[in-house]
Amino acid sequence: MVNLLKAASLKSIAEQTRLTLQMMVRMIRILFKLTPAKMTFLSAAQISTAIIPVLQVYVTIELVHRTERVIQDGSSQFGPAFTILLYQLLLFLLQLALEVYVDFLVNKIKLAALLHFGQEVNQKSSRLSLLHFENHEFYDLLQRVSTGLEYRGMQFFQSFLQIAKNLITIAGFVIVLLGFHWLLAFGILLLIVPSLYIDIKESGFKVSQFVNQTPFRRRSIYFSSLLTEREWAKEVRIFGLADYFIQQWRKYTRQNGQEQIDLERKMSIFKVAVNGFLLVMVTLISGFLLTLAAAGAMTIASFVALIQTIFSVQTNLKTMAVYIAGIYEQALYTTDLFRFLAMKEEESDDTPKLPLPASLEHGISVKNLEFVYPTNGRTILRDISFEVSMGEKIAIVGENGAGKSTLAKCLLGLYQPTAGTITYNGIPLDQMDTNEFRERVTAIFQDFAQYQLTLRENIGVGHVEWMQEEARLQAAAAKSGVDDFFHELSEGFDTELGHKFFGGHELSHGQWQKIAISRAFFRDSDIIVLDEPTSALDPMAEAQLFEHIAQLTKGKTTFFISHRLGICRAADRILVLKDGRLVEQGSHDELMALDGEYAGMFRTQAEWYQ
Ligand SMILES: Nc1ncnc2c1ncn2[C@@H]1O[C@H](COP(=O)(O)OP(=O)(O)OP(=O)(O)O)[C@@H](O)[C@H]1O
Repeated sequence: MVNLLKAASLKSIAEQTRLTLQMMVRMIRILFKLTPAKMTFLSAAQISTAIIPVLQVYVTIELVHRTERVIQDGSSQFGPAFTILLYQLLLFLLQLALEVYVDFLVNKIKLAALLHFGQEVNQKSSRLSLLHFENHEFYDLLQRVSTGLEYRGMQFFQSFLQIAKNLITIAGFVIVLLGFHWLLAFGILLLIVPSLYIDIKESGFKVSQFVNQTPFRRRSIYFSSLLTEREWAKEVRIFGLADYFIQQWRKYTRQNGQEQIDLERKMSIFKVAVNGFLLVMVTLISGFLLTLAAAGAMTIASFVALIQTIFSVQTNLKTMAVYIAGIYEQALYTTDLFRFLAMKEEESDDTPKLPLPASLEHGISVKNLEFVYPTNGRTILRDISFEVSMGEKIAIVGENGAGKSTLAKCLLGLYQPTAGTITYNGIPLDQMDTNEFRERVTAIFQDFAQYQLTLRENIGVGHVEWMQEEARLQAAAAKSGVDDFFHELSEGFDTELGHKFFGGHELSHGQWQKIAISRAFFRDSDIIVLDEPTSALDPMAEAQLFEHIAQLTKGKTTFFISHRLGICRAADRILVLKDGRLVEQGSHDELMALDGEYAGMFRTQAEWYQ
C-alpha cells in the first residue's frame, strides 16, 4: 500500500482534479438544464443551512453570558436568557424545515436524473451496432453505467453543495476565531490538508478496484441468475447443479468482497494515523486557547464557545474531506457514463444517407462479401457473390456453423461486411438511411423474442402504429397459425403472455414461434428474412406455414434459412454455404442434378424418412 500511495503522485492528483472539475461542471449543467427551478431552490436551501451553525456560535456566547447574569442577579435576568433560548429553538426549527425541504427536492431531482440518464443509456444501447453485444468489455461498461443512474448527477451536486456548505461554515468559524487570535484560524486551516489527501487517494483506489472487479461481479450475478431464473431451473434440477453454481457464486462474491475489505484495512491504517494527528493538533490549539484565557484575553463564555467551534471545525473538515473524496469517485464513474454516451452509433457519420426507392426492380446484389468477427478475428464469410431479383424466394442451407445466420445479419445491415458490398437496387447498404431500410425489411431469428406482454403487443410490435387495428391482427394471426390456439386465450388479443408478469398465459415453444412469425407478417415489408422459422413447429404446422409462406410472400423477396431441406423445394433458388463460402446455387432440381453438396445433404435427410 505504501508503494500504492507513492505511485499516486501529486501529478496524478492534479490530473484527477482537472478531470473531476470538468465532470462536475458538465454534470451540474445537465441537472440545471433538467430542473432549473428545483436546482436553484436546492442550492439556496443548502447554503441557508450552512449559515445556521455559525449563528449558533453567537447564540451560544450570548446564552452563556445571560446565564452568568441569571446566576449572579437571580430571576430578574430570567427573561433575556429565555429569549436567547427561543432564538436557539427557532434556529433549530429552521434547520429542520430546511432539511426536510432539501430531502424532498433531492428526491424530485433524482427522479428527473434517472429518467434523463436512463433514457440516454437505453437509447444509446439501442443505437449501437449489434457487434458491440458480442464483446464482453461492452457488457462490463454497460453494467457499470447502468448501476445507480439516479445517483450519478445528484451525488455529485450534493457533494458539491455539502462542500460549499461546509466551506461557508468553516469560513464563518475562521472569522469567529480570527476575532480572537490569527493563530487559532491558521492552525485550524492547516488541519484540512492531510485528511483531504488520504481521502482522495482512497477514492481513486476504490474506483479502480470497482472497474477491475466488474467482470467478476457480472460473473457472480450470472451464477445467481442461473439459480433463480426459470430459464435454467429445469437443467439445474435435472443435472443437480445447484451446489456447483452456489460454490461458483460464493467464489466470485467472496473474492470481490475480500479485496474490498483488504483495501479498507490497508487504508484504515493511514486514516487512523491522519485522524490521530488531527486530534493532537486540535488539542494543541485548545491548549493555546487556554493560554489566551489565562492571559485574560477572553471571557468564560467565549472560551466555551470557541472550544466548541474548534471541535466543530474539525468535524466539518472531516465531513468535507469525505465529500471531496466522493466527488473524485463520482467523477471517475461519470467519465464511464459520458464515454458510453459518446460511443459511435450505427449511423453516426454526417454524410447524407440515400433513401431506399419505392420499387426495388434492380434487386439485391452481393459482391465478394467477407465478414470477420472482430471479437475473435475469425473470417466467417469469404468471397460470397450472388444476385437476387425482387420477389425471389431464396433458401440458404449448410451445416452448423457454415455462416448462414451471419450472412442473414449482413443482408439485414446488422453487421457491416469487412470487405465486399451489398446493394439494394444499386444502393450500397452502408449508404442507405438505416431507419428507412429497416421499415422495409422484417426478420425472425432462431432466438426470436418472447415478449412477456399481451398477444396484441407481441404481434403489434411488428408495426406499432397498427397495434390497435383488430382486422390486421386477426389476419396476421390467421396466416401463422396463431388461430389454432387463440380460443385458449381468455382475453383474446389482450391476454398477457408468459410467466413473468400478472399470471400471464404460458405457451409452448412452437406457439411462441407462431406468434413471432405473425409479427413478421404483420409488418408487411418488401423483404423477409426467416432464420429457421419452423424449428419448433410440428410437421403439420410446418407444412401449413410453408403453403402460406408461398402465398403470403408473393411479390416479396424472401430469404429463409433451414436445416429441413424438404421445404427448400419451395424455394426459387437455394444457396449452399460451406465453411463460409458459397459452394453451390440453383433450384432444387438443378442442385440434385449437380449431385454435389446439396444433393448429398438432401439424400442423407431423405434416408431418415424412408
Ligand atoms: N458473435 C460471434 N462471435 C464470434 N464468432 C461467432 C459469433 N457468432 C457466430 N460465430 C461463429 O461464426 C460461425 C458461423 O456462425 P453462424 O451462426 O453464422 O452459422 P450458421 O450456419 O447459422 O449455424 P447454425 O446452423 O448452427 O445456426 C461459427 O463458426 C461461429 O462459431
